[in-house]
Amino acid sequence: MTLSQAFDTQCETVRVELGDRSYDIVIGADVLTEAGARIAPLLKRPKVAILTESRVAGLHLNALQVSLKAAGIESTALELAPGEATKGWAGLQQAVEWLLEQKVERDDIVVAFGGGVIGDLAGFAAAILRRGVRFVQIPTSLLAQVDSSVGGKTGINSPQGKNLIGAFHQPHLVLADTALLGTLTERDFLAGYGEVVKYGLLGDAAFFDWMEREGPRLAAGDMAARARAVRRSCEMKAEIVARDEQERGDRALLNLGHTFGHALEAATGYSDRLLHGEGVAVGCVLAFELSSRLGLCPQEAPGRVAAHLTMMGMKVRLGDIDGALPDADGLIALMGQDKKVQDGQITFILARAIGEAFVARDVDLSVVRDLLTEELAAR
Ligand SMILES: O=C(O)C(=O)C[C@@H](O)[C@H](O)[C@H](O)COP(=O)(O)O
Repeated sequence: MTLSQAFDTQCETVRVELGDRSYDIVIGADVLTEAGARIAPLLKRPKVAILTESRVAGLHLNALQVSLKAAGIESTALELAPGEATKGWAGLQQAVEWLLEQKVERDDIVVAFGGGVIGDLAGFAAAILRRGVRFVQIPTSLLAQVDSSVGGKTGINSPQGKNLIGAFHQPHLVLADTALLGTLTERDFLAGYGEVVKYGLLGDAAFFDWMEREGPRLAAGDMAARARAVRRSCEMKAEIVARDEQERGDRALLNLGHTFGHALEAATGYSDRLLHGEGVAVGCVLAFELSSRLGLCPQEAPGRVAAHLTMMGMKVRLGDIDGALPDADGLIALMGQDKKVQDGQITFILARAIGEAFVARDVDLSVVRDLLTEELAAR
């Protein structure tokens, strides 16, 4: 990590080391005001196409376009509908056709300006447009700043499952303006916090201890705490991605909570009933509960995870999800579409303790079924 010197704002830079595809994640309050100056050196001609969504556009698009213009960069923007439902075939078609109408060329840059939905969709559109154009991520949600804008997983959902259509396509730059987090709703902020908790749980117990102490301050808007949470999450992600870009091994650790979470998102139709980060939070509790039932981690661990999420006012249990859910076998069937499935076997990310996750391939499904059945009965 280095302190950035050439620009006005106080920011920190985390580097994702991927050889000639390495890139910086620039983190700090008001980085958006420098977007034009930071993007300009990447451009072959002074022109970018921005993919965004209407809520973000209403709040911040003008600031981005002003910054681009100040650096002599012309921009056009497409405002998609907000929400996970946009991350499907129809949204992708709309985005790609618009980029073609804008005559985006192979050497141009597409800017993804929004949360995880926009970042994943725009990244995938960039990956397939003219067989691949470069893109820059400007994540505006906590979830996107700590997780989805980094690492190059791009894609869309299908009715069969989450992110099942996609490509690895790394951004050229990530600009995470922590001041933008102040405009998130409490629900969106806490959903992103689910991914922050995931990092502590998967590999940094001291970070989780810090969250237990500082979580409420972070949620209340403390800027230093927010910057620290974004930076530590990005450091951990950058390190794992550099080691295993295409999830052949360790990168699957970043999927802690997602095997359950993705099944729950599919079960709730990618709707407002369950945001992605909420599914991850509930999924982390289930993964720790499963680890404990399998005798892999101390019995206190799942209770500690659940207690922290409850204290933060987050969804913790299946009972916190409104409306009908499939039964245990229905949820297990949805997990069968997970990208980590190998030889037809579901892979889980389990834990030996808080901060010590590992990839498990031979989990006894009857224990999973019993756990889900009990959780569903408690609803
Ligand atoms: O970057 C990764 O690797 C992750 O698994 C991070 C996840 O938090 C993120 O939601 C990712 O998009 C999920 O990936 P998927 O391969 O399970 O679709």
